[in-house]
Amino acid sequence: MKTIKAFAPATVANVSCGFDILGFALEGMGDWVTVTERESPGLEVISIQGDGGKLPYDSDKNTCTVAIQAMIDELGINPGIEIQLEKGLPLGSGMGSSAASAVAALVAANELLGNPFQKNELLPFAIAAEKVACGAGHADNVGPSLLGGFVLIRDYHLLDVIKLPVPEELHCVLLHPHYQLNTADSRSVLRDQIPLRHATIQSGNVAGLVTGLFQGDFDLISRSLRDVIAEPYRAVLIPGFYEVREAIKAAGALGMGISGSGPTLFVLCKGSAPIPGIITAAQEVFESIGLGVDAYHSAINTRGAHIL
Ligand SMILES: Nc1ncnc2c1ncn2[C@@H]1O[C@H](COP(=O)(O)OP(=O)(O)O)[C@@H](O)[C@H]1O
Ligand SMILES: N[C@@H](CCOP(=O)(O)O)C(=O)O
Repeated sequence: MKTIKAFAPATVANVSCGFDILGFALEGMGDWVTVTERESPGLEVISIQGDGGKLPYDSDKNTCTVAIQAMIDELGINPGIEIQLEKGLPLGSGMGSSAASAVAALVAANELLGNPFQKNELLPFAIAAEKVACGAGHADNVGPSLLGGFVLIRDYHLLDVIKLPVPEELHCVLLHPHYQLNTADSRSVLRDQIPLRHATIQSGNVAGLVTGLFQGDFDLISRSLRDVIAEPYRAVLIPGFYEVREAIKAAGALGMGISGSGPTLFVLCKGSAPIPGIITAAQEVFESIGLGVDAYHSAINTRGAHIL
């Protein structure tokens, strides 16, 4: 029986100002999915490792099977596929855990079926899985996990998705405090409407961040890492948020924001030299409030999901 294994990376969604429209992929962290043909039709998750027994095996709940089902529905076929999932990412962390599973499953299943879709054509199926996982079909985790690099979702209706350049010296530090925050819950604290002045500030920062990436202008990137739409409501769910931001900026970071819906924080910096100081500064703040934290350093992953 044919077997294919794929990897899909962790992602930082929103990148402060780009709520639901910007994200980037990380190196060295992600999920692995192995798919194997079988004779009897239907999808079945047969093993899940690394989730502490928390994830569903039901094919209408696990993002691997929801995504593959959307793909085979589009093809109008009903093949037999067994799925093995290895979670490399903590759940409800803000590192795009549900997205990485869906994307790895799609890339593996697409290969198993003889590549009926181009990589970017897999996106709608991954979005369908996100809708099941967190109640919203946002693409700012699945987009960069699939395609790699920085990704902009210019329009959801047309699914106009654009890969942005990544300045070579751009590095990321992830600070993962030891607790779980589900995306659905941290979306529920957001407001439906935003004041006009906030729309103006946010648009300026999105444009500034995109321009900064194109021009490799780190000062502009730093100035643009500002979010007046989601962060004010979500920061209160992350103890020490503003103190950590002050500390990492003093340690030479370009800026910091909530990774996706949190509780993980992402810090961007120019080059790798400031990283040890940034990690120490952040850890000191978290320690002072009695919160354990894991820190990871990552370059930006420009490759995205791939077959192993
Ligand atoms: N294969 C999967 N991997 C991760 N999460 C999954 C998976 N399938 C379903 N889920 C559900 O998705 C939710 C976690 O997703 P989410 O809150 O978006 O996490 P993250 O912030 O890490 O992306 C959990 O409720 C989990 O049960
Ligand atoms: N744009 C979404 C991103 C959620 O990312 P996750 O990694 O926390 O799932 C949001 O802000 O809700």
